[in-house]
Amino acid sequence: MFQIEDLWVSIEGKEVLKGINLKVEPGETHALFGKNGSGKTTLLMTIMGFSHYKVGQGRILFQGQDITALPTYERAKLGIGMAFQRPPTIRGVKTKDIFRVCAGGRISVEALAFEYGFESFMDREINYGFSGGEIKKSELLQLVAQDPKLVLLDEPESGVDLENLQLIGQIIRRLLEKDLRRVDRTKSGLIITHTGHILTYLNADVGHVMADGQVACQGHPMDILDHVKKSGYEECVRCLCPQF
Ligand SMILES: Nc1ncnc2c1ncn2[C@@H]1O[C@H](COP(=O)(O)OP(=O)(O)OP(=O)(O)O)[C@@H](O)[C@H]1O
Repeated sequence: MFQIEDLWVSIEGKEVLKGINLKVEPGETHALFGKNGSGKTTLLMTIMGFSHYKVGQGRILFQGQDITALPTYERAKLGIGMAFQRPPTIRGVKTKDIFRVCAGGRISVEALAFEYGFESFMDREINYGFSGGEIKKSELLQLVAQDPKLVLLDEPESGVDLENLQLIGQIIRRLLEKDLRRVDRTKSGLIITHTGHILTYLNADVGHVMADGQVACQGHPMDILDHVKKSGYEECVRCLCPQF
């Protein structure tokens, strides 16, 4: 459903991604690991099509279509959605308005907010004065309203307390249809995580380790986490994928 072929990307003249290859099948959840600055956010932002991220070479394919040159809103319309690591505050726009844009009339955003105890935030300006955990919750509920086929999550658990982590986990499970059988699922996910805490709720299928703008290693996400926790990223890449 989603494939990246030999993707090279630069930001303001700096080459950040250097030949990424990645394939995510329908119903699969992939985890992205890697040291700070290894290029994880750049990869997600490029998939979403933000103009700051210049593709020098390579292709991004979504459901068989080459989307490399499509603008962000066209990608969103096709069914790609993203929750950001540090979403902006937008003064003058109410949270319920962005929820409505995401929902496009498909669902009642009031009912969605009620379901997750988010009603009191709907009349507030987007992210203005929200706590870190409230921002993450808002981002994920916007995605539920959008109902994308490919879900891109940049550190969804960062800043979230242990109690709310469970709720965040439930929302992501809903987004990725985790309560359906693997063969019945159509939604796919690509999730950046440093701690791996969110993976306890998700049963991710494949993990990728990024290093210096490349995918340096692939394996089972929990194996990768174990290796990283024990020996750090350098050792993990050497040990799990000696060919790199
Ligand atoms: N506007 C920019 N100008 C120059 N360099 C940039 C710019 N934006 C990002 N970079 C650089 O690109 C590299 C990759 O950044 P990116 O945010 O993708 O890393 P990351 O793996 O997501 O890191 P983290 O785990 O810290 O979030 C970093 O070295 C970063 O400084």
